[in-house]
Amino acid sequence: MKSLLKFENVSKKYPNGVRALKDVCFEVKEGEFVSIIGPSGSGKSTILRAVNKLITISGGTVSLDGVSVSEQRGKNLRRLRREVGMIFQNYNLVYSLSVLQNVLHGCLGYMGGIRGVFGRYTEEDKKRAIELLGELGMEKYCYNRASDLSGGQKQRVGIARAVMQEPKLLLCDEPIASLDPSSAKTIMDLLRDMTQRRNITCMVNLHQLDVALKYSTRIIGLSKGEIVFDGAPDELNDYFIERIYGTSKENLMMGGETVEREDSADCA
Ligand SMILES: Nc1ncnc2c1ncn2[C@@H]1O[C@H](COP(=O)(O)OP(=O)(O)OP(=O)(O)O)[C@@H](O)[C@H]1O
Repeated sequence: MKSLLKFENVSKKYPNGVRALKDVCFEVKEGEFVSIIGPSGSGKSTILRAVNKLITISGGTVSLDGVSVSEQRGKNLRRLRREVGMIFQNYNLVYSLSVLQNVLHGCLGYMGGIRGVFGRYTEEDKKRAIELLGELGMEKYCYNRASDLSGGQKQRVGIARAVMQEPKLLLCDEPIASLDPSSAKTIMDLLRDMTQRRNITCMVNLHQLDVALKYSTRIIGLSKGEIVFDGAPDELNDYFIERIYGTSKENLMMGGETVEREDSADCA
């Protein structure tokens, strides 16, 4: 599988002196579903922000598809950012606009000057946006205002907007942190299915260890800005959990459903 994203000895020191990333090295291949886990403040969001240069790294190199992100500016940086979709904990929708208009915003990176400014989308764009909303079970809400939706529905719109952009890589910053357990499951299922079908590589920051274990093809564990685990979910044993969280698995809050299912599979 082709390499898509590479972090080589990446460090980040914020202006207040906090060293958020220390010598971080990893590579993500096309089609992977990578979860980044770690306690609050361990550097998960900083990693995602470094991918599309929302922050400037202090050292090392981040490359996307062989292109060094740090060196990109202006038009080249915009082109690179088109390749990277984003999904946020708080959805980042424009609540005064309709669901369909929010999804169409995913095309903006591809639209030049006047067309972009006035939001002149093509009929083809609209058809694609409606199809995407259909795939996410949201077709009947196309013309509702985004403000009228539930949290889970808002996040589906967030997914549709990101996929509309036709990214190679999707960065999801705690996509289920504001959702109830049932909506969280729906969103994770949709994220996995939508990205698998389109071969979109996915990087997801998660606070829920059980969710990371269930959905990821690979998990990266951070502690104080350093990678202390990088491997398959079934390699994440108690030793590494303790290294990441500084406490045992028993002391972590886990969603009952997944754990029970794993236990019963062990007994079968
Ligand atoms: N803009 C900033 N300026 C200064 N320090 C920052 C900034 N952003 C993050 N930090 C610090 O960098 C460290 C890593 O933060 P980061 O947000 O990447 O962690 P995180 O693992 O995503 O945390 P959480 O799970 O709480 O979102 C923390 O100590 C944080 O306080």
